[in-house]
Amino acid sequence: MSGLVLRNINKTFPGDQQAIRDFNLEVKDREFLILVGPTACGKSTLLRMIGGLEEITSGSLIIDGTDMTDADPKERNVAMLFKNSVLYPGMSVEDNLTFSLRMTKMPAAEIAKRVDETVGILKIDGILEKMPEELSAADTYRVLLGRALMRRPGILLLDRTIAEADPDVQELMRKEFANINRELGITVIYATDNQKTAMALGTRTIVMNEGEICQEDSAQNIYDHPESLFVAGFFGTPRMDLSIAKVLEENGNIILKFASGKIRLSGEKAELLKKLGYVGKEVFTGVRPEKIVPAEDGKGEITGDILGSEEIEDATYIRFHVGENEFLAKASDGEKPSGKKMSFAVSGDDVYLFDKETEKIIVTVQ
Ligand SMILES: Nc1ncnc2c1ncn2[C@@H]1O[C@H](COP(=O)(O)OP(=O)(O)OP(=O)(O)O)[C@@H](O)[C@H]1O
Repeated sequence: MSGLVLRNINKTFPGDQQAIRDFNLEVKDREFLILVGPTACGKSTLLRMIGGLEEITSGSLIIDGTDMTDADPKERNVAMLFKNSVLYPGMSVEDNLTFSLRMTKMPAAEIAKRVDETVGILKIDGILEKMPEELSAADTYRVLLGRALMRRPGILLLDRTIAEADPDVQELMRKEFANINRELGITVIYATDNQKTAMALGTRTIVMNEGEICQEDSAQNIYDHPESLFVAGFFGTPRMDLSIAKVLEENGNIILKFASGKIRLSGEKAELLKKLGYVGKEVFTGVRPEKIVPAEDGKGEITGDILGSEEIEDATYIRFHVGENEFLAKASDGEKPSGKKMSFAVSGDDVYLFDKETEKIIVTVQ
């Protein structure tokens, strides 16, 4: 059971490669926190610094109220499971679980008690005698998890641990991670490059990019209200359709003028753009592909050149391009695009708007 505070943490690798920038984060005791971001955004570096496997260049790391910035990994009560963690070969499941505790000369009765508890929580009592090569993928992950839990860590760091497992195994293991967080009261930090995993786990999520925090909230709120162009483009499957438009005032209406088409804005959105001085300026726009649909009367807001149709997450989408930009639009199940050009309907209410300079949100979608 441990809480964690990161204060102004920086990490610079030799060659002035700054992997983590002024990172501030508080993780509560027993919390299940998701760290999500693209490859090379610094997730592993951050976890390795928490675990004591990587030196902290500057800043402080506090675990349960004690400064652990320079503490030995063994003193931190932190366990880590990596994507490439493996079981000790040539040892049974039981020996894998007990090996490192036997090395510490922990009394045999205490080790046996911990084996019983661990086996009970992970429901692996039937496989204690098995060798690693005899285990299913899910049981291999369970035993890896069990081995990490034998020391009863206060914090468990999961670094893309199940990234390469089959989707059904991933789902099973996500439940196991949530279960040990709940049953054993272990604080869990779960790093992933897959925003769908964050959505599936559903707890507090930190989005990282280039060594910094971009946004933190529940995964659903981040999806509904991205605060920057980066988060808008990263969070969502399929990704949000992003483009550039000019804000114009025509006959008293505020419109977004695209390379091929225009969308009228109404109500508060239009008023806000006017008030903030965006008329005459370019902005970034974002629309979820689910909110762009073929126009039934052929008189939609956007006209595009059709590239084809594809299935994503059990739904059919039409891929089209306008100039150099490619977009996806939601089609009816199995619908094939007709002709070379198609017209698509988009409501101004479904358009996110971002400042072209700062790339921060100007108006979200309600
Ligand atoms: N030992 C190292 N020496 C130099 N640069 C490093 C080292 N380890 C990581 N980096 C750099 O630091 C940045 C962050 O890397 P890191 O592995 O933490 O990212 P990540 O988000 O975990 O990526 P992934 O999801 O691919 O594992 C990258 O630019 C990487 O090249």
